[in-house]
Amino acid sequence: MTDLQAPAISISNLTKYYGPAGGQRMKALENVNLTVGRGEFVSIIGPSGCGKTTMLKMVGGILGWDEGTVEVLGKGVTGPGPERATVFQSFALLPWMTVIDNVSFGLKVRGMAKQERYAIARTLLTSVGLADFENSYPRQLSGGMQQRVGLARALAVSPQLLLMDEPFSAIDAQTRLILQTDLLDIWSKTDLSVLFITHAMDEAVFLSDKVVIMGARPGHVTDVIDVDLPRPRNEETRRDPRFVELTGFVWDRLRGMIQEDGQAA
Ligand SMILES: Nc1ncnc2c1ncn2[C@@H]1O[C@H](COP(=O)(O)OP(=O)(O)OP(=O)(O)O)[C@@H](O)[C@H]1O
Repeated sequence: MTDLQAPAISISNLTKYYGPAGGQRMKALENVNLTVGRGEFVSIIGPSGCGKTTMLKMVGGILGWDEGTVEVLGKGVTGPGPERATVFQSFALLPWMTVIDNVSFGLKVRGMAKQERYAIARTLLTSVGLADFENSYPRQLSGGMQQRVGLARALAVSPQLLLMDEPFSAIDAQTRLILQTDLLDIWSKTDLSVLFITHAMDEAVFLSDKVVIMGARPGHVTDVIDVDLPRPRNEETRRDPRFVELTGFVWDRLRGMIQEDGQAA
């Protein structure tokens, strides 16, 4: 049972070390606090190595931690769960399966009959603009199309929480802008909560209700920025002076950290 009032994600005083207990350990995260509300879209941005993926893996239930708590929908995380789905930078599609089999794979694992799971997959393929490609193989698709399949596959299992680890970073800049608006369009029709990792400041601001900035050595949260841009967001949003201002603010914070890091190195 999940708590209907609880946030989608609640991370408190989270500390994580890598390395063997008793051996040389590296503190990857220190005292991290983060909340993602129900239906909220939250991005995490920060310099390389600040622990973004580490944190996402913990929320996904595939990596443990040393101190603190990680709750999803009010319940302590003890492993992966059906209410969470992840979209990876590398697409992680199964190359020997067609698009429709990739999208419906999670439903097959859950024992759903072919006709039923294909019907769900077809609806999702339509919503990501790939209705005509159900019999294609991943290698026949562009990177952007493959990531649309990745998104449809994640949505197929009806998650309440979508974890996205730099999902658009391997995709060309123009396609990426289109995928951002398409993702928001799909998200706006659901009550999904999203935790999205990115290195792109404009992407973080464009997509999010909140942008969480992290610093490194060890990873920690430095800022949580409320993005007060109206929704729905579209190409006009990118020209909004407030968008430019917020993106500039994020860059100022990150640039400061990177310069400090360079001086310390
Ligand atoms: N399995 C591991 N064993 C040891 N150290 C690790 C492991 N995974 C990550 N690290 C270290 O932990 C720190 C955080 O890594 P993580 O990949 O979470 O950062 P990140 O912010 O996602 O980085 P990037 O932006 O480059 O993807 C880094 O210093 C990394 O080298």
